[in-house]
Amino acid sequence: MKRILKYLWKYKYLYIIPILSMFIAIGLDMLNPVIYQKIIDDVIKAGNHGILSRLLLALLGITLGRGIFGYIREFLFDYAGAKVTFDIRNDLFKHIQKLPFSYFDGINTGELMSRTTEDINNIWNAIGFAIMFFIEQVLYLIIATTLLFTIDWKLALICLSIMPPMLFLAMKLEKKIGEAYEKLSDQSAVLNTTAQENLAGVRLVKAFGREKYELEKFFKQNEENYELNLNQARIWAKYHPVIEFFSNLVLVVVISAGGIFVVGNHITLGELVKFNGYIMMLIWPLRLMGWLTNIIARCNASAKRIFAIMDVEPEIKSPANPIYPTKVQGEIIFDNVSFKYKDQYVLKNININVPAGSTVAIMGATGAGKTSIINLIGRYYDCTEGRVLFDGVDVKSLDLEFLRDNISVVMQDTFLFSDTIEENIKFSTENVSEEEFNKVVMESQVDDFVKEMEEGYQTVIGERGVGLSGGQKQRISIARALLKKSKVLILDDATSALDMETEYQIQKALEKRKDITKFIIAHRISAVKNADEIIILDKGEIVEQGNHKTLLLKKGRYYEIYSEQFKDLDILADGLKEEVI
Ligand SMILES: Nc1ncnc2c1ncn2[C@@H]1O[C@H](COP(=O)(O)OP(=O)(O)OP(=O)(O)O)[C@@H](O)[C@H]1O
Repeated sequence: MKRILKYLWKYKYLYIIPILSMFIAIGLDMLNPVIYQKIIDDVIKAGNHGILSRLLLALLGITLGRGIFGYIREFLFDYAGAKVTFDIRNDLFKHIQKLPFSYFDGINTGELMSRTTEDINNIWNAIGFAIMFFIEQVLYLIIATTLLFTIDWKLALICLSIMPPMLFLAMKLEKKIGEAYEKLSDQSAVLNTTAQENLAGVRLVKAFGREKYELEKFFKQNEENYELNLNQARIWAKYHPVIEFFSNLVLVVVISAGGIFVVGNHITLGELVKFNGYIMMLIWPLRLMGWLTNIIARCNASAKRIFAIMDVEPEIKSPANPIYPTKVQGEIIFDNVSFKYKDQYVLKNININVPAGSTVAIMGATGAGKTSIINLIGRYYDCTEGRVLFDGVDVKSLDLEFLRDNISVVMQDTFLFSDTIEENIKFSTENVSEEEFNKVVMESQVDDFVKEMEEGYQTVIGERGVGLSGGQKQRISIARALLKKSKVLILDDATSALDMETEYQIQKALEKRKDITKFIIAHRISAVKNADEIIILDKGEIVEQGNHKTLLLKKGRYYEIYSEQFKDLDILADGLKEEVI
C-alpha cells in the first residue's frame, strides 16, 4: 500500500477538489434531516407556514448541491485513480520489457497477463472508488453517530445496539464471499488458459483427433466454475436475508422506541424523523464496510504481486559507464566462452573469430547449443566464462541499447503481429524510405508472394486477416531483420520452412551484403555451404570448424551430414549434382 501511496502522492493536487467536494456533499447530506425536522415541527405542527417555501428551496438546493458535488467527487476521484493506474501499468510494462530472457524462462505468459490485467484492475477498483467510499463511509459513521447522540443519547444507544450483529454478519458475508471470489478467480484463470490453449492449438487438436479429450477437459473445468459460482450464490442467499432482516429491524426499533420517546415527550416528531434520517446514513456504511475492506485487501495483495515484479533487478543491463563506439564494423569474437543455464553447462570453451562482413554458419543436432551461442551476442543471456567481443569490446562494456540496435535476429519461432504485412516488416525501424523497403522485400523474397495478394502490403495478418504459410512468415521476419540495417544479422533456423529455390535466392542476396556480419544456424548443407566458416557443434562444444571444402576433405562430421543429405543424388550425373549442391 505504501508504494501505491507514492504514486498517489504524485497527483496529490488532483485529490484536493474531490476531497473538498466529498466533505461538502457529506455536509449537505447531514442537513437534509434537519430540514425534514423543521418542516414537521415548525411548519406542520407549529403552523409556521411562512418558512415552508424557504425550507423547500433549501431542500432543493441541498439536493442539487449534493448532486453537483457528488458528481465532481466521483469524476475527479476516478480521474486521479485512472492516472495512477495508468502510471502503475506503464511502469510495470516498462519494467517487464527490461527483464532478461532468463526471467521469462521461469514464469508463464498467463501469469504475467494476470499481473498486467487483473491485478492492475484490482488496484484501479480500490483507488478509483473503494478507498474514497471507505473514507466517506467512515465519515458518515462518525458524524451520523455523533448527531444521533445529540438528539437523544438513550434512543441512540437502543437503536445502535442492533448495529453490531449487522456489522458482524456483513463482515462475515464479505469474508466468505471474498474467499469464494478468490477461488473463482483462480479457477477462471485456469479455465481461460485452457480455452486459450485449445483455441490457439485448434489445428493440432483437430489433427490429432483430440477434440473429445479437450472437450472433456473444458467441461470439467467449466463444471468447477459453475459450482464455484453456485457456491457464491449460496453464501449470498444464506447471509443476505439475515442482514436485510437486521437492517429492517433497526428501522422497526427506531419507529417503535422512537414513537415511545415522542409520546413521552422526550423528543419531537420532527426529531424522530431527523433521527431516522441519520440512522439510514449508518445502515449503508455498515453494510458496505466488508465489501470495501475486501476490495482494499484484494488491491493490497495485487500490489504485492505487481511490486514483486517491479523489484526484480534485470541481471543484464548496461554498465555504469557504457562504451559507445563511434564506428561499427561488426566483428564478433567468442573468446573461450562457456555458458550454463542455472547449473548445467550447455556451451564449453567456444572460440570463434568472425571478421566483419563475413558469414559464419552453425550446425549441430538439436540441443547442441546453437541458439545458446547466438543468444550471447546480444546479451539475451550473459556468458558464464570467457568473453564475447563486438569490434574488440566486451559486449558487457557496451551500452545495451546500442549493442542490440546493431544486431538483427530472426528467431527460431517466427512471431508476427496481428497487423499489416508492411507494419510487421517496419516493426523496429523508423523513417523507412520506399527504396529501402523495396530493397529488403526483394532480397527476402517477400515481394514474390505479397504482390499476388489483393491488398498487397496492407494485408492484415492474423485472426482477422489471411493466414500465411510457415515459409512466408519466415520471409517477412527476414525482411524485418534486414530493414533494421544492423551490422550483425542472425538467422536462427530462419530458412528451414523455405523451399530450396527461395532459400537460394535469399542466400544470394545476403552474400551481396558484404557490410553485414552474418550468423546462420541451419540444418541443410545447401544453407551453409557458402559460409566463410562453418562450425559443427556437439553437446556444447565445437567439434569441427572450417569452410565447406576443407570440412569435406576432412571427412569428419560435416562430411557425414553432407553424405547423408546428398546420398540420393549419387545417381545424378556429376554436372547436375554440382549444380544442385
Ligand atoms: N532457457 C533455458 N533454460 C534451461 N535450459 C535451456 C534453455 N534453453 C535451452 N536450454 C538447454 O540448453 C541446451 C542447448 O539448447 P539450444 O536451444 O541452444 O540448442 P539448439 O542447438 O539451438 O537446439 P535446436 O536446434 O533444437 O534449436 C539444451 O539442452 C536445452 O535443453
